[in-house]
Amino acid sequence: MSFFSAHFLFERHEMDKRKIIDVAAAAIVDGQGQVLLAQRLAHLHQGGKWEFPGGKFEPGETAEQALLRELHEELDITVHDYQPLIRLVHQYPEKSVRLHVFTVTRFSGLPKGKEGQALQWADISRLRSFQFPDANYPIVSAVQLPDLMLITPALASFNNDVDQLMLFLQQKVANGVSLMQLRLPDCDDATYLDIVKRLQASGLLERCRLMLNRNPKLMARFANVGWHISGEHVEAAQAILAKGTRPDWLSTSVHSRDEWHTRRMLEPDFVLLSPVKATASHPDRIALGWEQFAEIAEEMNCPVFALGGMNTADLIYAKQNGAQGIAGIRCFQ
Ligand SMILES: Nc1nc2c([nH]c(=O)n2[C@@H]2O[C@H](COP(=O)(O)OP(=O)(O)OP(=O)(O)O)[C@@H](O)[C@H]2O)c(=O)[nH]1
Repeated sequence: MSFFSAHFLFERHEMDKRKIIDVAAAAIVDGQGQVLLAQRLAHLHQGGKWEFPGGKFEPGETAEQALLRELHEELDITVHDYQPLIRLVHQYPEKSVRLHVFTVTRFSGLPKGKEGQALQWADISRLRSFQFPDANYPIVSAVQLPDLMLITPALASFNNDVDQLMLFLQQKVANGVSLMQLRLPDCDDATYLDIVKRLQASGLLERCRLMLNRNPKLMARFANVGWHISGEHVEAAQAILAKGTRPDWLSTSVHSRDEWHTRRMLEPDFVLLSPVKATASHPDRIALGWEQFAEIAEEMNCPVFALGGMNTADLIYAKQNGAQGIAGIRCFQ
């Protein structure tokens, strides 16, 4: 055998080993802030770690068929309602998996570990304290994030009156908004910092996760807030992250595939990908459209919010195209 054919066979062998294994998995939620976890049996790949129940596709199966079959085989339940949550590829040293994860909201039967696996209902807010297979960390973020994200309008739309802004935010949180980005591009740092302090003192942040959008040096002054890293702050963020300071939640904005390649080193917990549609606020940007959105989102392997011209009727299309949900300013007004 020549060197070249031996090399070719070696490469083929490596590629075969790298064949991606499709797996369906479920975040089964109970509507009271809990999700069902199963413990992988000790002798299996990633044995002993907690997982979202599910398993490999059988030949010819769709993700949905694999989901329903696996949950019946492993937990003895019949699933009635489910929606796509996230799809991601992870390369372990020994194998590559593509996890198709669904949120299961309605099922019949009492879940039992039919293969001897331990089960537990875990508080969604405590999920980060469990040991999961490495592939699962973006799934944990997706389970913890809502599907709607509010981005605050400019302060000028509240007549530059911080009291009016506070009232608006109180109403939104009372209506169920649980993730917001404090954008306010038209207010100076001193006013911005005061607003953050008022929000922290208001008790609103017990019900709503706050993402700041400022220079990371300013954001690092606050505990229990997330950081949104926009283009102008990427270098400053990298410098702070390199020193080991990192918030619990970090997001960034991306407008194209090329830009994603310059942002992925931030290892964001989630991404805002825009503009999906043409917007009045950014007339210079060409809309991605859902098809391109889906292609780029697929590469990100983390939760992605669709942004740009969204209204609540778009939520269904967003999910069909691989998004966690939608983000916007106007869709909440
Ligand atoms: N079900 C499930 N599998 C996961 C998760 N995360 C993760 O990396 N995996 C990986 O995806 C693969 C799923 O395989 P599995 O062993 O559960 O599949 P299965 O039930 O069809 O098993 P079998 O083929 O041994 O009967 C494993 O390599 C596992 O480590 C997860 O949250 N749930």
